[in-house]
Amino acid sequence: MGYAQLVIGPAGSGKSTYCSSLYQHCETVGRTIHMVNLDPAAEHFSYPVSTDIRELISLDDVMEELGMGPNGGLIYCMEHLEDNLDDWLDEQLDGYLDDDYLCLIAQIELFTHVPVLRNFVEHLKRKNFNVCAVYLLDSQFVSDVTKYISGCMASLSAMIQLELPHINILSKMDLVSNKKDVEEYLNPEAQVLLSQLNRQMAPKFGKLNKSLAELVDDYSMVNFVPLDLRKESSIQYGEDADVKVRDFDPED
Ligand SMILES: Nc1nc2c(ncn2[C@@H]2O[C@H](COP(=O)(O)OP(=O)(O)OP(=O)(O)O)[C@@H](O)[C@H]2O)c(=O)[nH]1
Ligand SMILES: [Mg+2]
Repeated sequence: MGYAQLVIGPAGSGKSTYCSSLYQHCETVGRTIHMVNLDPAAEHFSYPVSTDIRELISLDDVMEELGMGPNGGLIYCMEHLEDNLDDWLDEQLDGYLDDDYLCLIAQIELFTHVPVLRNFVEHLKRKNFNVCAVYLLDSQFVSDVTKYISGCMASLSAMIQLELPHINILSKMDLVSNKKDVEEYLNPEAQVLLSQLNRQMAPKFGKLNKSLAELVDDYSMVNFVPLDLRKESSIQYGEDADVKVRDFDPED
């Protein structure tokens, strides 16, 4: 039985930085982790990548040889991955041991545009991997409720499309000076979100705001764990496949 976490989130939310910390952490505690890059447009990494989609197909080649733009090219790469998923992934997974830990890094476009990421995950599950999703959202988004709501919606969309155990992380907590400002966004309440949305947006959006705020609150589906990478974090995995990121001192 292997374990894998799938790291996703909007552009610039801190995925690469998080993965780099995770890699260092595993190195320190002496556990093997394999980093899997699923971003055909990625340029450089601060950790060794063991499986890289760019070996199958790279965005640069697609743009050059097929004359596609960056976005069409990205979709093309994903469709190509989809077509080669079984063979390529099997070949890659053959190199890993049964109880290895994988960290998959993907761009958000991968699951909003094409079903390939879900199929990728299904394939891992068939190979006996326990997979969980880790969705990162920049804590700076909390200062702007409209960005925050769009981040929540993207996370919700990932939850629905991937149907995986899911953890939301509020990244870059070291940039937040007053942790109290962030607390009410960890388990967002409809009333708070609604009044802030209404304050920022034109009155005609009132009904929409109410529905969005209630959606986030009603099912308690979206909540966040704050992560400050400067502090010693505890990222665990084990028999029950429970991944915990504990990093928030209540007295802060
Ligand atoms: N202060 C602080 N800055 C961070 C942290 N994590 C990321 N950053 C900064 O935020 C920016 C984006 O971080 P990345 O890790 O590259 O984000 P990403 O999600 O991989 O970005 P893309 O791959 O381009 O989508 C960089 O300038 C990082 O240095 C953090 O925990 N604290
Ligand atoms: Mg990155």
